[in-house]
Amino acid sequence: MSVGESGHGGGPAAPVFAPDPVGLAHLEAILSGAYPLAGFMTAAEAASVAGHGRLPDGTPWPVPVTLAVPAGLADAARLVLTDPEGAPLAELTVSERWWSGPGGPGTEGSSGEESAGPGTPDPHGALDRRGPADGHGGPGHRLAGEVRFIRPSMYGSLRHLRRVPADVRARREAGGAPDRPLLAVVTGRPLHHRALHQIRAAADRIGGGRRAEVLVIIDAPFDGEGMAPAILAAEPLLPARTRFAVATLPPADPALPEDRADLLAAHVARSYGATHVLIDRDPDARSAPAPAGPPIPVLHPGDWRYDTGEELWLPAERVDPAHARTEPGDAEVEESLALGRELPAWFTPARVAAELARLRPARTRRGLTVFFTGLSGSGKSTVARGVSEAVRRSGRTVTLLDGDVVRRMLSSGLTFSRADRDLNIRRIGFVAAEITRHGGVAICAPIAPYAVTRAEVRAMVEDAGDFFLVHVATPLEVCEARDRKGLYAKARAGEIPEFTGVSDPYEEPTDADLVLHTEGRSVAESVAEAVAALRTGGWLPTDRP
Ligand SMILES: Nc1ncnc2c1ncn2[C@@H]1O[C@H](COP(=O)(O)OS(=O)(=O)O)[C@@H](OP(=O)(O)O)[C@H]1O
Ligand SMILES: Nc1ncnc2c1ncn2[C@@H]1O[C@H](COP(=O)(O)OP(=O)(O)O)[C@@H](O)[C@H]1O
Repeated sequence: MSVGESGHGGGPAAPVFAPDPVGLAHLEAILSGAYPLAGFMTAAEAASVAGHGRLPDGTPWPVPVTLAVPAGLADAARLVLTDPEGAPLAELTVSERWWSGPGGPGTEGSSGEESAGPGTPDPHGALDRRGPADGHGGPGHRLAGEVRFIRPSMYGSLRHLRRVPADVRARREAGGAPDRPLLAVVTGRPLHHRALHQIRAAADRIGGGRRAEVLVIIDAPFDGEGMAPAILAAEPLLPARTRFAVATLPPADPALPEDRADLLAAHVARSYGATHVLIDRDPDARSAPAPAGPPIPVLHPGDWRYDTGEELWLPAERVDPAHARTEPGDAEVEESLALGRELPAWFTPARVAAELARLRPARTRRGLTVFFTGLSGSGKSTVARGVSEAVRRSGRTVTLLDGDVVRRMLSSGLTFSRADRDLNIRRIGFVAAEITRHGGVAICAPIAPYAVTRAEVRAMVEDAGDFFLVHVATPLEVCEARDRKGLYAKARAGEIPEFTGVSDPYEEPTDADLVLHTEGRSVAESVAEAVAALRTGGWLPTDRP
């Protein structure tokens, strides 16, 4: 998210602001007509919706639609809202500035006044830079008001499939059978045999003799295709004339009741002209209760099993448990793909499996960042060098981004202040993410003392491929006794200020994928331990030394 100034709309320049991904998803839905809302909600509206699933006037609506802004924009009267690349999408006329506190929305709403709520942004300004961590109900400033369309969005993946609801309705009226029921399927997951059977069964059931038409609304992120290619691969197996549209729904807010995301999907489906909606969920995550008061009927396909005798998917109660197979959950499917295993034909159609194997290559071919963190002298560079050689020997290309080398090349001129260390680590993370995106292996070995910055790098890399954090947990005394470069002695003598572990913090990771204890171990043993972990995880082939 970024902030700037714009002369857009005449008059005094309105500040320019790129909302976070949740704000952007809401904005696009408002502008496209997927939500029947004119803008972002006030504190009272958000509280009412969160509390009872209704706006203050009684209209059912499932989720707060709010705009989180940094403190610097908390008193803006107008705002030009842009996509992440800075292209203006809409202008917000602020009707209310409010603070969303820890207890939920609207704890200290204020209109036209300086907003001052409970709590202040954290000392490092993380809230100011990124907004609430989950983009939903975290504490922070909110702006409410109507949005005025400026120009259509060109941002985001799969633009050609991001048809606005009115367009989808018009095409159906012109070329379809508008009198027939329209079953919308809202999914971000590939449609396997089970879901495809259920869709056909539901379309028959609601069609009453004539099969209902089907619209698949693919929930894909803005900054990537998500599972869209695998979902589209199922087209020949769906009823004739099934249509597809891509939208980006905001991720489910964990603070709200579980059925709210399904209700939102039902509202969005209705905007596309759907008469019924079927929501496909991960078999491992089917705990959400049936939504109450949806705008159109939500079909619950129930529990289905594969009957190995009939070689068919059927409702569970019609399958003899002796030959019933359960669909694997998303995590199991991901793991099979990561290990390069073929997905079984009883579970998924070959064309979907092929697309999935392309989207999720086996870990031996997937981009990877191995990120070593630890005190100076802990052994990061030594182990990272050994691991690089092993990865190279396995036939993959490797870029080693060693702390010292990066400091000379990418980050020359930076100091060891917190701000400069963070910038150094973000630069390393950016380069590593790009290497990962292109299927390479990046091995990084900086101190990286701050947990929040490491988490940022993890998120950046995981957008592009895999991330493996190694904490080289050599105790300070051992590092200091090694004092390979004589730096600890200088630090103790006060000649190097802000020295990590001596006069500057090191935050131990709690999310390491591997913790290496190097004291009392040889270099070869530590390298072997790291290589074995990569082999066990599937990133290195097991059939090579
Ligand atoms: N003040 C201070 N604190 C810590 N380290 C210092 C400092 N000044 C210089 N050095 C040398 O710089 C290397 C660490 O650089 P990094 O880029 O890995 O540090 S950071 O991740 O940005 O914190 C580190 O190298 P390694 O020993 O390889 O870790 C040190 O040699
Ligand atoms: N098991 C081990 N793993 C890694 N390094 C070890 C080990 N045992 C002793 N060492 C020594 O510790 C020092 C670590 O230095 P280095 O790899 O430059 O650390 P860092 O990059 O974390 O500053 C090297 O001199 C290395 O030989």
